[in-house]
Amino acid sequence: MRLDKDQEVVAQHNHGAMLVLAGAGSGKTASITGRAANLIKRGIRPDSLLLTTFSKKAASEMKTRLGALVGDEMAAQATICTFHSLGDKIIKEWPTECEREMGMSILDESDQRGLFRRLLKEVVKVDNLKDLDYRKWLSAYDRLAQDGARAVESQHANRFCEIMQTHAGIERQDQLNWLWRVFGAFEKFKREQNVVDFNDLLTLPRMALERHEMLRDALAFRYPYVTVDEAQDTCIAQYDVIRLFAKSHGNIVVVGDDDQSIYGWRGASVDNMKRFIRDFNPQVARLERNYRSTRPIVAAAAQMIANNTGRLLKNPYSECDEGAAPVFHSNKNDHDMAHSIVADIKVARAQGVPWNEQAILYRKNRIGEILEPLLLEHNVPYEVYGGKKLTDRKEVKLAMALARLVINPRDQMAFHKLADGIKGLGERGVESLCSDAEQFSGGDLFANTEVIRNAKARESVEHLGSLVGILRRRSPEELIPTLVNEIGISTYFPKETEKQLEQRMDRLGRFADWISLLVEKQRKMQSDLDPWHMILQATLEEPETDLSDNDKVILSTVHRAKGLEWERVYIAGASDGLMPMANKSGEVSDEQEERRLAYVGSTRAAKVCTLYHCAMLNLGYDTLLMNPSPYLAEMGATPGRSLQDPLPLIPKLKREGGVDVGNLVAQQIAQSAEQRESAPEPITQEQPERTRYSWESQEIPGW
Ligand SMILES: Nc1ncnc2c1ncn2[C@@H]1O[C@H](COP(=O)(O)OP(=O)(O)OP(=O)(O)O)[C@@H](O)[C@H]1O
Repeated sequence: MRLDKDQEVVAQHNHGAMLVLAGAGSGKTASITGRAANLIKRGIRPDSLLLTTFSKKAASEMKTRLGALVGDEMAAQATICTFHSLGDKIIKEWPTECEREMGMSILDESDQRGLFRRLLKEVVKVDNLKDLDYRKWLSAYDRLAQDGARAVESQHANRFCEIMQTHAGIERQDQLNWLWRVFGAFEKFKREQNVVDFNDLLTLPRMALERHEMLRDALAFRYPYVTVDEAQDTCIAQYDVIRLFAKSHGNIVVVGDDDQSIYGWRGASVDNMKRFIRDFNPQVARLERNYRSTRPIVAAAAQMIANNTGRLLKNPYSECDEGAAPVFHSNKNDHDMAHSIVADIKVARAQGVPWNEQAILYRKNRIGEILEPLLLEHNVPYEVYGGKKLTDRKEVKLAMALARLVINPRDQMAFHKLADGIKGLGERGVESLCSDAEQFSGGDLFANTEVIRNAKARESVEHLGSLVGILRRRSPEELIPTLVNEIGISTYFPKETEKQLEQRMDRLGRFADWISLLVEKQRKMQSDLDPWHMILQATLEEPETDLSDNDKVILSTVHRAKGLEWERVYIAGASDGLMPMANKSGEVSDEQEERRLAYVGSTRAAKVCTLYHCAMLNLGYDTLLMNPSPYLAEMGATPGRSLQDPLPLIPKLKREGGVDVGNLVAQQIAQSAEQRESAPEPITQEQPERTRYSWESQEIPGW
């Protein structure tokens, strides 16, 4: 592919800061991989390039594209990864600065929840977890971490309170104080066990970079060429990690499209692009030509997004005149809508459009569930994009727990997973082993098994300990055979049939193949990274389902479809309440982000974009009555097939049973304004900086 002159400006950029404002389909991947290739061709060492991407999939695609330009060997030396993976590398290399030790392990989301539950029970002595909405606290805490803050540094206390109030609905001062201490203890707990969760992969490097000039210098020296892709969806902590070390050389290219910022709910901040302008005073380049979509689609999407305010200026255009403007069909209910979509897909296929050039996009997974049976009935091959990954499977997590113990024999959450299958050990046995290890053997869980009373259980734990010891001296290729042959997986799934167990074995087999591939790759590269660490690190990079090989229609949420493209895109649920998405009370939390989602969805289409309104959506527990999406008019979408027997237009989003949601919303807004007025002051800087485990003396507030 030949780059155009705007793309060449990016590809030829050598030094200094550059902001690339790139419209949808404007070829930013081609431009930044082109730049990386040019730098390498000019003699820059490939290992001095750092390219951060939003997803694992984008990272692997970029590696492949760079490989095509400079050869796979060169491309493999460049660091092309997600922010979480970069954070992992930083912690592994500078553990002390990141408040960890060598051999730390990574908790997944369920481990993180489990560890938090244990802390509440054992350290904070909360008796009844059922009454507490601790998951909400944890997800609010995620938001704090995405801002780069923790319940450790006292300067973050006010932000902590704000976030707990807005995201977990905690208003009372005594509860906020208590939670601050609980999360402080949680941080200490993780540090003592030498584990990190996903948040730590961002917050710890950020904190370390802020505190240690040596670390900033080392990273600036290692990565004198930095590129950040999809900057519109980075969170503050991610931006800070890069800013803190790239500031000294200022050699950084940031690429993004503020109109495609769709992860605000997950802490992404489109303002990072504006921060970058302020912090680095970059040269600004624009990629405005859309190579993906036809002129009518680009024009319709641009006309719609122009209704958002505070945008960075861009003028997207396409030179491809073929095709029509987006069309919308109105349907009486979700069932009719599903029929209408499947019929259109079949017609397209009959006209020669392959299945895998067609995708159905939606805001709510429920719509996918409605479509699936019909696609099956009509023999339309399909795949739900972003379904469960191999590493999300229980048996693979079990294998990963074993790998984690090999690296870190203090990893109590990993031990908990494996302890589940040890007969006679029980919760009590695990607890006494863990607390004995903490007190007497520096956390090593296998150092003193005598505390286990049950002889059989003790023997099994000792056996596990010796397997861990053996594996430590062997290759990770032994991991799955050891799990399957020496430990056995059936005790972990006692209620499952043979067929189900076979499926689990099958997936373990695939996981074993994947490990072998990685080991082989590492051998070829002669990398000196501990192969066990490499396996854990690689799970952070495991690519999502590869779509290219399968001739199947894709079903996907709009969020997941980011960065992808198809000849025909069918947007299901172009109705007010789904597009924009409203909550149960009919409120839209972020109008501008909702419009951006509609923008991302429609710009995935190369030739045909069709939208489907359904006037009635069955949610299973409720039925929504909806008007057509306001974005249809904003796009100037052409009406196509219409309701045979149209329902009367509804004044505002309204639920069956006649509840006037508009009124409800007004009442709630008034109520929350009253509550805000009487809310207590946020915690001040005087809050305790560090938490000690003296919880017996602390009063646990009622909830
Ligand atoms: N110079 C070019 N000549 C021909 N085709 C191009 C050129 N640049 C990009 N394309 C094509 O345009 C399409 C969009 O490119 P790409 O996926 O890199 O865009 P993007 O900027 O990442 O889009 P988005 O942000 O919407 O995901 C691809 O099919 C790509 O092959």
